[in-house]
Amino acid sequence: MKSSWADAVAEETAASGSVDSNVTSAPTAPTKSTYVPPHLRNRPVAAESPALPLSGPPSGYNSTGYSAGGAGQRSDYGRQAYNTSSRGGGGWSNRGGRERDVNPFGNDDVNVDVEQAFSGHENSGINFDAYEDIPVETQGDDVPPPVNTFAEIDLGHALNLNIQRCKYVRPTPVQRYTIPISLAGRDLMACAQTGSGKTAAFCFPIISGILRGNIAQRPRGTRTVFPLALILSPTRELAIQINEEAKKFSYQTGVRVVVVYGGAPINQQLRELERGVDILVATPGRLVDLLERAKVSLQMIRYLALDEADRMLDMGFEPQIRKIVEQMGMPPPGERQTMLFSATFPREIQRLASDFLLNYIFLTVGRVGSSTDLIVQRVEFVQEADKRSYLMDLLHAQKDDGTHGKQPLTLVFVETKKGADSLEHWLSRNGFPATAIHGDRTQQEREYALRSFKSGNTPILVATDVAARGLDIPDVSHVVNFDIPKDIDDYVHRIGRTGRAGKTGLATAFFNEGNMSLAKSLADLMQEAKQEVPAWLTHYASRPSYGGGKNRRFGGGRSGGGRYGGHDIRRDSFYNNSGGGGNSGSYGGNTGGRYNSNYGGGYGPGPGANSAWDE
Ligand SMILES: Nc1ncnc2c1ncn2[C@@H]1O[C@H](COP(=O)(O)OP(=O)(O)OP(=O)(O)O)[C@@H](O)[C@H]1O
Repeated sequence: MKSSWADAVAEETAASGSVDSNVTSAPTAPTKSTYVPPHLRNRPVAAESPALPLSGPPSGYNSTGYSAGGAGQRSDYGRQAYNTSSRGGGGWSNRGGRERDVNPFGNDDVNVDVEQAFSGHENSGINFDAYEDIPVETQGDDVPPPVNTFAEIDLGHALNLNIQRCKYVRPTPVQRYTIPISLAGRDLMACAQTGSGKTAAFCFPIISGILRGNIAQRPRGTRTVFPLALILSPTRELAIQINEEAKKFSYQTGVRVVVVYGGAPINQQLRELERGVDILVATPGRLVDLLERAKVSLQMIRYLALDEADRMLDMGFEPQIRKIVEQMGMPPPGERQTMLFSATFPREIQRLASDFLLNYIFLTVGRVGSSTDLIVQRVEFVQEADKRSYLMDLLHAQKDDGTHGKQPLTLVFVETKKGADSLEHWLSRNGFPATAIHGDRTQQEREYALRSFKSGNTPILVATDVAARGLDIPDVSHVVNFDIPKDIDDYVHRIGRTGRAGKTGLATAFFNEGNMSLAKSLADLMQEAKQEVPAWLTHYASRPSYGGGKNRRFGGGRSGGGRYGGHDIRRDSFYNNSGGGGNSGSYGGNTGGRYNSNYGGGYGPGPGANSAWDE
C-alpha cells in the first residue's frame, strides 16, 4: 500500500495526542563503562565524564518506527535543525550559533514541496521493478516488519525533505527492511547486492536517531571531540563518498558530518572536527591516529556502522578494527547500536563480526555474495599476451556503439599498481584517454583521477582493488576484469561498479590458465545470476582440481544457505558448538588460529599483492 507524505502527516497529527499502547519502552539507560583508555587517563576533567548516550531506540518507537507522542518528546522534532553547539557537538571551540549549511544539492531544488513528497512517480530514472521479486530473508528474534514507503516511517521533516531532494521516491528493498530494524534499536548484519542503496540504509536511521534521541550533554572545554556515530570505511574514496552522501541526507538538520582519512593533511581535518561533529566517517588508520592523539573520543558513540564490513574484518585488518571497537573506550554492544553492511559476508567473517553485535538480526537481500542480474557478465578466454589487443577491440567496438562516437565510462581492473600505470600509459598512447587509481598514487592524484573519470574527461579508469568497493559512479557502462581477482567476492564487488540502482551494465572478464582456481566459483556465480556460462568454463569448473576448495564463503562449495541468500552462521552447528552464539566475545580469544586455518591462504593481501586497504 502506498500512502503519501500528506497522509502520513495527517496521521501523525492525529496520533500525536495519544499514547500508542504498542510502544515499546526504551531499554533502561546503560550503566557507564568503567574502562578509560590510556590516552584519556589522568586528563583534567573539563566537564563531567560524558554520560553515556542513549542506548537502543529512543522512547516512543514501535515496530514500524517511531510512534508520535510516545514519550511526549516530539515537540522539537519537526525543526529544521538542532543546534549542535548546544549539544556539545564536540570541539574545543564550540561556536556560538549554528553556521549555515553549504547546500550539497547545488543551487537547484531547495524549495522542495514536501506535501508532494513520495506521492509522485519515479523521477530519478531508477528502475525499481528490477528489485520487485528479489528474495529477502531475515533471521533473528522479533524482526520488525518492513515498510513499503518512506511515508510509513517517520524519519522526520528535515530528513524527508532531503530524501526528496535526492529524488528517492521509494525505499529500495534493503532500505525497506533495514530502516525499521535500525529504528527499533536492533543490531544488524545486512547483506545486499551492490548498488542497492546500503549507504542510505545506515545513514537514515543514524541521522534520524540523533535528531530524536535524548543525547546526553557532551563535554565542553576539552580539546577532544565526542562524535555520536562512527561510520568506518575501508578506503579513502569510499569514506569521502559516504561523507558526501551523509551531508546531503543531513542538510539543514543541524547534524554535523565530518570525514577523516589518511593521505590528506590532518590539520584541515582537525579544523573540521573542531567545529563540531555528530557523525564521524573515517578510515581506520587515520582514526586510530586521532584517537591516540586524544583528538577524538569514542566514549559517546551511540551508532557504529561498518560499511564493506567483511573487508573491514579481513585478515590482516581485523586487529585494527578490534582496537577501535573494543579497546578505545567505545561503549560495548548493547550500549551502542551496531550495523554491518556488505554485498558479501563469508561465514568466517560473520563469526568475527558477531563479537561486535548483540542479539542481532541477519538480513539478506538476494543471496549472500551473489551479483545482481542487472549486470550482463561475459567471460572470455584471453591469453596474457593478447589482453591488450583484446581490450583495444572492446574499446573500439564500444566507441562505435556509443552516442556520437563518445567513449562510454569503462572501468578496467588490474592486479598490480605497476600494471595499472603501464596499462594507463599504453591506452593513452593509443588514443584512449585513460587515468589510473591505485595505492601508490598520492591522495590528490587519486581524487583527481576519480573526478576526471566521473566527469567523462578520461572515460577509462584503470584501477586496482582500491576502487572495487562501494564507489558509486553514475553511468559506468562497462567493467573489464583485465586481471581476474583471486577471490570471487572481489569479483562481485568489482563488477558491482556497474548495474547500479536498477540500471543495467556489462562486465567482461579475461580468463586464462592462471585463473583456474576461480573457475568453479565464477561458473556458479554466473549461473546463479542467470548468465550464459561458456562451455569451456563449465568444463574447467567440473574438474576437481579446479573446483575451488578455496571458496571460503561456503566452506568449499556454494552450498550454504539454500537458493536464497540467507545463511546466518548462528544456524551452523560449528558455530554453536564453538560457543560463538552468544555474541559474548567468547569467540574472540582463539579467533586467529581458527580463522587462519580455515582460509588456507589465498585470502587477504599476500606478499607483493595490492591492498585495497587505506589508512
Ligand atoms: N531509495 C532510493 N531511490 C533512488 N535511488 C536510490 C535510493 N537509495 C539509493 N539510491 C541510489 O542508488 C545508488 C547506489 O546506492 P549505494 O551506493 O548506497 O549502493 P550500495 O548498496 O552501498 O552499493 P555497494 O555495495 O557497491 O557499496 C546511489 O546512486 C544512490 O543515490
